[in-house]
Amino acid sequence: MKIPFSKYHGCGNDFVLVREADVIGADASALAVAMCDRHCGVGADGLIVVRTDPLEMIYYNQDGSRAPMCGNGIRCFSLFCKDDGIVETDRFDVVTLAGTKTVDALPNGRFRVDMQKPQFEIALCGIEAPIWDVEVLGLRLYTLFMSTIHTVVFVEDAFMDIESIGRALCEHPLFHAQTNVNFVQIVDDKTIKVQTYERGCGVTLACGTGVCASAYVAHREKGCAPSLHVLMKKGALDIQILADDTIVMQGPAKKIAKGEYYDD
Ligand SMILES: N[C@@H](CCC[C@H](N)C(=O)O)C(=O)O
Repeated sequence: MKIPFSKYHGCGNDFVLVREADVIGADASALAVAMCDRHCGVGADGLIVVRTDPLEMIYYNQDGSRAPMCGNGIRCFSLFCKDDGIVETDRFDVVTLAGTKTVDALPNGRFRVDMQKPQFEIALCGIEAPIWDVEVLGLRLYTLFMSTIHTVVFVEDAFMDIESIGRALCEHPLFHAQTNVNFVQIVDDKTIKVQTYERGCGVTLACGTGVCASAYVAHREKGCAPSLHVLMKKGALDIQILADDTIVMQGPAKKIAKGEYYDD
């Protein structure tokens, strides 16, 4: 079976996109594992299945697990929909497992996404008691649901090697459904640096929902401004926290390739 695909990235977080109509009958989770493989597949952090009616982003991590949302992914999904003529307006709604998100395609080619408000219910976070300024493995953790499960830790150097501590926190038994882990460095009151260890994928170059969670905690707990410029290893996002806690993310999306994947 030949599957038409496109590849996009947002700040280095890369995705394979396929239309749902082209993968009918396929096991999407197994397809994610195969297509995202960096050696034997196309190679990506995640697979996005594009449903067109209604417009929905169906997201799978590299390991085949389903995730409710992806911040960089939704900008790539949006550019794909514009490129392929699926949407013709500059404002549209995208259904995700974490709610319907409103996207604006900006004149400068960037996308603004209403990421809605962070949530703190322990059931959503997959934890038994709130984790907010709680010490685990020598670090102080802040856990919240920012369209998916996120934990924020403040460190001196966000771009350090986070592989082993990231995995240890992600897979810590405190988190029943694991957690994405964001290592955050405060540069000044308007700028932070973030590197993320993602569940289902490991260390990535960027994580949009993680950046939103990090900006929120940096603002609420560390006195950073409500508008933050967030630096990652290969790009930057702009985050605004509105008075009612609604979080607005703005950033780029880029098309990398289009092709056919040969599925055995
Ligand atoms: N890279 C994403 C988040 C993808 C999902 C995450 N790994 C999870 O399992 O929750 C982003 O840009 O937000």
